[in-house]
Amino acid sequence: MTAAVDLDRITCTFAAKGGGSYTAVKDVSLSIAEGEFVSVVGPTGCGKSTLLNVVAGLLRPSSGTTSVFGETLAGINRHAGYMFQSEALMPWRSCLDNVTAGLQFRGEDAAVAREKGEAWLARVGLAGFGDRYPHQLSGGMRKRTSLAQMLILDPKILLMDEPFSALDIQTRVLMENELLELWSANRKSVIFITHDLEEAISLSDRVVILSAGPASHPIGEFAIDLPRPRDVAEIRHSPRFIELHDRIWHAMKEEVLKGYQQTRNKVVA
Ligand SMILES: Nc1ncnc2c1ncn2[C@@H]1O[C@H](COP(=O)(O)OP(=O)(O)OP(=O)(O)O)[C@@H](O)[C@H]1O
Repeated sequence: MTAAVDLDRITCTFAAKGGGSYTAVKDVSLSIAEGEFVSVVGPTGCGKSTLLNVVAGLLRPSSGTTSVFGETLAGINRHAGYMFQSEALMPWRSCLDNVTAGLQFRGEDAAVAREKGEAWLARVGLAGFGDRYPHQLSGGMRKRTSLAQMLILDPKILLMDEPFSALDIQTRVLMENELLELWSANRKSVIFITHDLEEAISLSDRVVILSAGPASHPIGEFAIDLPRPRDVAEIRHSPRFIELHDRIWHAMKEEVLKGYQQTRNKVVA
């Protein structure tokens, strides 16, 4: 079967601040199957967002090829929806107008866009909130709006860069469960970036570990064979979860310490 996303020996080298260059990721090969939920974890600054930007088509790698459903990616990845850590809502637009923005940019009929927007707001638990503005919503509600904004365009691939990391722990668990529910209803391929190993295990089919930079690359991957549907709060107490957590943490601990040391050295230098 053709992979949804196939990264073939991707290397990204940037110009460094004081001259010279910095290779963030080197020779990264990674495939994501259709309908698969893959989390990428790794030490801070190892290149997780860089890889996601490559898949989104926002960053052209220095070398290597990205294929999307078997076609070489050149330019923006039109099959992908993107959700960032930071707020991406337009403060001057109402919640409904934020959700329907992509449809409007595509030239969809206003009445149809409105109807779809309201249906999506209801699906993410925000029925009746369409006329509120982002500053009138809680952090969790803004995340739900962002989720609806991404899903309304029905992308085949979801690229999520620490989407829930700014939320308090209770809201975060609710959002993770909501994401799983929406995902299982209509399975998309997901690449989910997170620092949180528990979040990665509880959501994913597979967890990929990146090494510390420079020249970061995958150093291990683990199939997550926990049964679905999952309740992310409950599954964390299951013996299999604890076993997987121990194994993955063991595999990544050294890299996390290396990454931490490098960040410290950068600050001290
Ligand atoms: N446009 C750029 N120019 C120069 N260096 C960059 C650029 N983008 C990323 N980098 C560097 O590449 C490395 C990887 O960055 P990236 O943001 O991908 O890491 P990350 O794993 O997502 O980090 P974090 O876990 O802290 O979110 C970092 O050292 C960063 O400073």
